[in-house]
Amino acid sequence: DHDYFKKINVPFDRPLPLVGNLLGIVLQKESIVEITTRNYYKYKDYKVYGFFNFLQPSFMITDPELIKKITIKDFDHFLNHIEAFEIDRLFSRTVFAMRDKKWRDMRTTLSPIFTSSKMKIMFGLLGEQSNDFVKFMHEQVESGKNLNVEVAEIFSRYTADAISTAALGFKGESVRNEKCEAYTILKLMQNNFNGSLGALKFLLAFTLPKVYKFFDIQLVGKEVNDFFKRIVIDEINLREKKNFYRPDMIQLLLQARKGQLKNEEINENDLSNFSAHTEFDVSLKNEKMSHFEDLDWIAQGFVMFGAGFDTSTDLLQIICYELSFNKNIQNDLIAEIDKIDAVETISYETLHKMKFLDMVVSETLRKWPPAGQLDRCCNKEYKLDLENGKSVIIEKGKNVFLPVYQIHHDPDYYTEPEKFNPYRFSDENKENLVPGTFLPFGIGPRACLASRFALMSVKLILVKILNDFKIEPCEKTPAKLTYQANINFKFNEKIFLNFIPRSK
Ligand code: HEM
Repeated sequence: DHDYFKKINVPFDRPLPLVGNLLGIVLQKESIVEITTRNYYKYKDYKVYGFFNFLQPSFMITDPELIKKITIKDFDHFLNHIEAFEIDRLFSRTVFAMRDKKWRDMRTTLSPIFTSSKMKIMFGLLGEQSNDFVKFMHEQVESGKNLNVEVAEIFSRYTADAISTAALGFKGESVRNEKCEAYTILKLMQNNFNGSLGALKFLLAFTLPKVYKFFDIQLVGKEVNDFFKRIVIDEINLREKKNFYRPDMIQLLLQARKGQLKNEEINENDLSNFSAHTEFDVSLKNEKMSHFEDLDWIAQGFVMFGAGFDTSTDLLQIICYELSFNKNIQNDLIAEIDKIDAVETISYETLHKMKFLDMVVSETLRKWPPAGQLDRCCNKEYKLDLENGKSVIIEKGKNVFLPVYQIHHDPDYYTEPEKFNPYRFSDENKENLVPGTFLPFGIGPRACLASRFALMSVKLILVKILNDFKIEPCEKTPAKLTYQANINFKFNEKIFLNFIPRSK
């Protein structure tokens, strides 16, 4: 219905048949960043505009106040992600794709796993893994290899190990052995989602969901399914039988499954963790908890890997990229690190007291948000109040998108937005940030479940690398980064950087 937005007085661009307003994506000519940026500025004064996500009329909400309203205050109208995420039997059971009461119950069950008190327990496991990574870098240098490397490649192996050890209950070995099982599975998963066949399946799920369902197409392969069954269910059973304890997420999942976990926060008031998300209580009081099956728990193991792998790797590589070009900032960060005695055994508190580190990470997440767009599906009709008494009705079932990347680059909120400037997040300046304009981990009760974990693991490895190495651009370092012409927020360019041992 091409007149959909005209009838409800919402500005929009005329769509084309089938592809809607996403011709540039289908022809692989434009990235989602380019398409959204154009309309963001064109329609910014209206606070909301319409576009056709293939056949579906959808809303883009550009105003931070409205974004806060729908994601926090009136959250119960926009509880879920869009339905296209129910694209696979395993994936649809992850807390990311679950809907309504099931989601509330699963989120309530899992959230104690990611509180600061539990992060502190997991910190020890990450310490070992990160020391091992730095040792591996030194070994490379000692064996005469230079460290002129493609950073996503080595960092993805570190991230795999960090998630393996902390989330999945076994010590990772991806850094030293890229043929190991966990890394192979991760690569398969990446391919299931981002490969050309995966992209085609997503496209079909968006454009012709009935056809997708009819042919019972799945996204996740059998090897991946079997792997997670083994590491989650078999491992939980084994631990119960043998009374074996390891301070990782599998242990917490085991307790969470029995409803034995409590929400304990440690006092974080004097810690610097600006981007971390604060959990909301989404439980329905006086209602019985949903029953979850083995497959639901397997899916949560899967999502820890799936949601954390690319995002954390991207963040890590892009911080290093920015630091390589911004020498002064890198030196200031190194100066902060050099104030710490024994970086190898740095504590959770000390890491989270590093103010400049926190500023650098926040600024990277602003300039290069790994998830540059958020989505919600309206599950209860909603009256979106605009100014001057005007309003728009969003019907049940319609999708709403939030332009994170564009807000993070809007000069109204961030002066000289293309400049990498961590001082935007200094104690004085962060007071002046406009609420609702910093969204790297999403916003509201549906935001990232594991922001604390992601921030902790990225900060830790960064501190350990910079304690021993300087990061410099090399011949193959791209001068500029451009986004791929699809919806994935991935770069066309591979980032190569040079790690040079520091003489101390
Ligand atoms: C730098 C790394 C990461 C970034 C930038 C990131 C970002 C995000 C974003 C933007 C969302 C959607 C939020 C929304 O719609 O409001 C999300 C959801 C989620 N993330 Fe992360 N994430 C990261 C790392 C991780 C890690 C390491 C894990 C797991 C170990 C994880 C688990 C999840 C889960 C389970 C959800 C779905 C939550 C729900 O729907 O209830 N993420 N993340």
